[in-house]
Amino acid sequence: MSALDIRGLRKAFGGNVIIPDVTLELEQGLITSLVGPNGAGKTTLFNLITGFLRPDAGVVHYKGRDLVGLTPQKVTRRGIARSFQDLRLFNDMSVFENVLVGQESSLSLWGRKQHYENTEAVLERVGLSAQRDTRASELSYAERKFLNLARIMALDVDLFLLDEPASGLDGPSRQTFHALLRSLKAEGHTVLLIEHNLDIVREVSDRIAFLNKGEVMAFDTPDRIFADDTLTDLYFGTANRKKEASACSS
Ligand SMILES: Nc1ncnc2c1ncn2[C@@H]1O[C@H](COP(=O)(O)OP(=O)(O)OP(=O)(O)O)[C@@H](O)[C@H]1O
Repeated sequence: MSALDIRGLRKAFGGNVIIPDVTLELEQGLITSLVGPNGAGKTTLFNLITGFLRPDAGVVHYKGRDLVGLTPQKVTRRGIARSFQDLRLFNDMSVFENVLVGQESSLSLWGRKQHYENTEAVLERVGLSAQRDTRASELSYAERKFLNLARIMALDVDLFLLDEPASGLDGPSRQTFHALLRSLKAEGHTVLLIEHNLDIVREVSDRIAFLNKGEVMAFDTPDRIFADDTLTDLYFGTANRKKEASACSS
């Protein structure tokens, strides 16, 4: 069954066509990774799906209805939550408050007691119960990443769009992240993940969509994608240039 059905999506900024024509179908209950070189249009696609940007053309069908034209808040209410690369935490609030506020501002139909109980449960899941009263600004990098994840896992949604949730995590934290993704999947959630680390992509993905210059060049299982030299050359060529550039500038 299809969880999200994107047809003919197009977006240009000024005269610059960033997404010429994207068609992509996510299967319910699977983890799909969206990979591609820097600037391929991955985050733009997230913005188009979630109402942060309006496409010039195309449809985004979710549960049989088109999401195009809805505000981000309405998209969340339809059952889609997303995270951002830059962690949009409330630094002066506690860990608990960060999760609570996220739920309340999503206009959930739950009552306050349910929000409190849900917040406790989610913090337990991501391993932040002991830090529930700690200010977000005092958390370690990995803890902030997990708090970011907790904020959207607390929402009453079916589909999660995660923009580089594991970037910068070390080995043990990465295992925790994998376990969280597996638990979301076991609950029947659908996940679309933007991730640059191909080890993570290979380990967690059921499907990979390879985006290049705003077009889905390939959509397949990890084994088939990684066996395709054209795609790995395209990806690693760009990734290596990025690595060299950052080595030169540091
Ligand atoms: N609001 C905007 N106005 C103009 N150009 C934009 C805007 N948003 C994105 N772009 C351009 O669209 C292109 C795709 O950007 P996007 O952030 O979607 O790529 P990405 O695949 O997510 O890249 P990365 O992997 O580096 O995060 C880039 O050239 C970017 O400069």
